[in-house]
Amino acid sequence: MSGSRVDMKIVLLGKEFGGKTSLVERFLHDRFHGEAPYQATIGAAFGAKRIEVVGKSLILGIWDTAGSERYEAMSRIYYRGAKAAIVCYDMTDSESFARVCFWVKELRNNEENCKIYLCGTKKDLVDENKNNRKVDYHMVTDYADEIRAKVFETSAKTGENIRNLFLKIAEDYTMDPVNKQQQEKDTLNLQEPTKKKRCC
Ligand SMILES: Nc1nc2c(ncn2[C@@H]2O[C@H](COP(=O)(O)OP(=O)(O)OP(=O)(O)O)[C@@H](O)[C@H]2O)c(=O)[nH]1
Repeated sequence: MSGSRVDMKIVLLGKEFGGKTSLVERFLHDRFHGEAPYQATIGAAFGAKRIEVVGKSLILGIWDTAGSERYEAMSRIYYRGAKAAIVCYDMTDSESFARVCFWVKELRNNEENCKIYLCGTKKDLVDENKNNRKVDYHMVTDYADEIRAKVFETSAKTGENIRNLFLKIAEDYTMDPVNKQQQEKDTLNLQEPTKKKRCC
């Protein structure tokens, strides 16, 4: 993917240990390192993937930010210019939802063109034992209606709903008239013949 142009910037935000890196790892490389010791993200990590959606090919540039509050100021740099934000919460950790509200406010105040997707992580743990669920699904969907966001409950362990999440993000982006116009402009620019340079 090196040297390719990124069509759409996506940023992941959310509390530390929330499952952001694992989600990206599952999407980009279809793998899950559940047995490996947890390693906190430092700063941010970048990955890219081409995706086909509604007859179009898009390269998604994905920024996985560090959840630790120590890196909060840095995460702000990474959401600038993002067209979509995946704001993650760990379904087995009620505190992680408070961080969702924090990031949603941030995005609403600073990036009005960034669409928000709320993403519950570690669904396999909740499926294993209902008592593990600490964030109520209906509470999340009510909140999502309020802020006009979509909700996905995912598992990086099983892969459940992860491709759907990115497909939906790419589809929304492609179908948005504002982005469509921009994409058409870009195509026109690429097709325009370069003017011959004249010298006197
Ligand atoms: N069972 C299960 N464990 C998960 C899942 N996703 C992540 N984990 C585990 O949760 C821990 C934290 O996951 P990470 O993906 O590193 O979390 P993060 O949000 O990137 O963390 P920071 O880098 O600190 O922001 C790791 O031990 C993962 O193996 C999941 O879907 N299911």
